[in-house]
Amino acid sequence: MRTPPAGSRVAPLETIDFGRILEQDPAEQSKLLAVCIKDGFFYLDLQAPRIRQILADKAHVVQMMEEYFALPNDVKMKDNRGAHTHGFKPVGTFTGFKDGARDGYETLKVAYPEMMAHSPLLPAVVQEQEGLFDSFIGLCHLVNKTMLVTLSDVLKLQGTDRFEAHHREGKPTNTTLVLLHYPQQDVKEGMGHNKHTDIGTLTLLFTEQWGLQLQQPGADEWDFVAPREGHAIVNVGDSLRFLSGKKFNSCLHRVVPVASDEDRYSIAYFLRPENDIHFEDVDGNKVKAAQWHDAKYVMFGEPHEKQAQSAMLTGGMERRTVILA
Ligand SMILES: O=C(O)CCC(=O)C(=O)O
Ligand SMILES: [Fe+2]
Repeated sequence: MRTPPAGSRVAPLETIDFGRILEQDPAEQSKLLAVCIKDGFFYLDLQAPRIRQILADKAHVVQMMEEYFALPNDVKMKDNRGAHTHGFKPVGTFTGFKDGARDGYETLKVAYPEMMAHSPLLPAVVQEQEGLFDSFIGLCHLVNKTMLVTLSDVLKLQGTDRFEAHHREGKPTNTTLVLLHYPQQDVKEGMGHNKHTDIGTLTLLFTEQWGLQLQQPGADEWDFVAPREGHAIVNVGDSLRFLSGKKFNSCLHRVVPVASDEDRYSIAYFLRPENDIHFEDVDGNKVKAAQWHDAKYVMFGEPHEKQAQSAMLTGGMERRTVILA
């Protein structure tokens, strides 16, 4: 197991018990709202009997990932569909965490609408284990949607103001499951995954290894997020921050390579809004959710200098020093 470098800071994150959210426990519901406002990043305990199948499914998905990512690149490239929500992406497509470096991870993406439709376009490895992916994606979706409904309830939102009114089933959406593999890399190369806020609504992240870091709103330091068995890590994305009228925080995070003799695997389920809804972005412009998604993916691939000129990558969450000329 990788460990963070000696003396590293570890983020003191709160824990929400999903079993108690399912039971509609008022204290846990209020705590969920408070943590979305304060940090926008928390541990989610998934060990309650009614949900822990998600942990068993996750372990099987990790096994499948180890086999899939061990395939030669040209075989995996057959799953590349030139899309950001579907199929394979090779290492180096976006920026790494160090200036000038490219990213150090490859991904396989399984789009929620294609999974629901059992589309023949799904990657062959997913079609071979359709039962597993159906179950896992279904449970990830249930967890994120349940938290969304709970947040609307606690805020006493009504009608079209409710968050789930922007996430109706059957509407076109960029919601997707992303399987990430970070091959062992020379720490000095500075590859990893560049700092960013997530594009969508809520991210459910499973990771068994160190490497993920976050920056608390307004802070300069980066804290490691300790992997914790039986738990996922949840973070608020730009879209939910915008839909909340910027009341919720969306922490800046990144993945740094940590000296290790093993590869790193992580799984992210990105719940995103309907493509056609509108919100006000970081600069106060009215944009469509799909437009924000597509533009931000273009930004992920731009050189660091260009990324630094805009608040898009960091969702407006980075402490910015104003230099007065
Ligand atoms: O690999 C990880 O732990 C985090 C990945 C991530 O932040 C992302 O894909 O948005
Ligand atoms: Fe992320």
